[in-house]
Amino acid sequence: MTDASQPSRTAAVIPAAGRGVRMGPGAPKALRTLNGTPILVHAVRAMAASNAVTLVVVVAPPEDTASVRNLLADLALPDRTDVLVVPGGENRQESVRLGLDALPEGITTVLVHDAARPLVPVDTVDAVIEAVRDGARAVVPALPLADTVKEVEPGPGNAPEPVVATPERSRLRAVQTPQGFDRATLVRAHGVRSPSGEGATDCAGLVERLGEPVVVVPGHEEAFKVTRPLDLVLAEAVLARRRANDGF
Ligand SMILES: Nc1ccn([C@@H]2O[C@H](COP(=O)(O)OP(=O)(O)OP(=O)(O)O)[C@@H](O)[C@H]2O)c(=O)n1
Ligand SMILES: C[C@](O)(CO)[C@H](O)COP(=O)(O)O
Repeated sequence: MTDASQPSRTAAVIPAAGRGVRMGPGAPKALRTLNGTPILVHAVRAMAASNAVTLVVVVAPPEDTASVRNLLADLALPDRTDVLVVPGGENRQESVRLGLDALPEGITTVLVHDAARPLVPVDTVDAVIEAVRDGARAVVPALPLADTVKEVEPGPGNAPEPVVATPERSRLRAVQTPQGFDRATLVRAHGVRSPSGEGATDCAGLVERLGEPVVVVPGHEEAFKVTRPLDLVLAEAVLARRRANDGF
């Protein structure tokens, strides 16, 4: 476990403002339930489970900001943990930036954690924090891949797509969250415009664009992203296994 008495203060920013288009019609994904509890609440608890995290900033769907504030106001969290709720933006990157803007002075380490990864274990959270405190500016948890990956030339619709390359699988990692950063590095990374105008699919990608090093620590299979309906089935099964194993 990470020691909360260390001088560096750690906040977690949780982007939760997505629609959940791949999940299909319904409420914004972070507000859908797993075992009767909103996905977002699971994610907030997962961050607050770390002794090092003193602040959780939730970036909510703009139209649901007030209801998310109410939802989280009633949540029992450790005394050390404050929660702030701010409205999100058009895409993940913009939502993270809005979360960063809400951070108070004194926070030196920032985790960015998808609401859509509600079941990440605390040991993974602590391993990321530890690596930042040990001097890394950007840390991502990740797992080796089970599938072979092909790079293709994307074609129109469902037309067959020519394969361009097969990257060596043993060098590839599937990246999860929370991603951990030295605050100044993350803020700088979010301030840089890419020459192509394209966004990045994760915060660490923005740090890479700065030319700063990013390191990988072991991820966890339970930190998977709830993206499609089948992921809900898996998440419910993980929760059932936890309840059976330790009365969670
Ligand atoms: N405008 C956005 C878009 C995404 N996110 C958040 O970024 C995380 C990762 O995004 P993803 O899993 O893709 O969620 P959605 O954008 O909701 O999913 P989809 O792409 O299927 O709509 C999620 O916690 C999501 O709420 C966000 O805060 N603001
Ligand atoms: C940040 C992330 O979860 C790392 O794997 C992923 O890139 C988010 O992608 P999404 O398309 O916004 O779900």
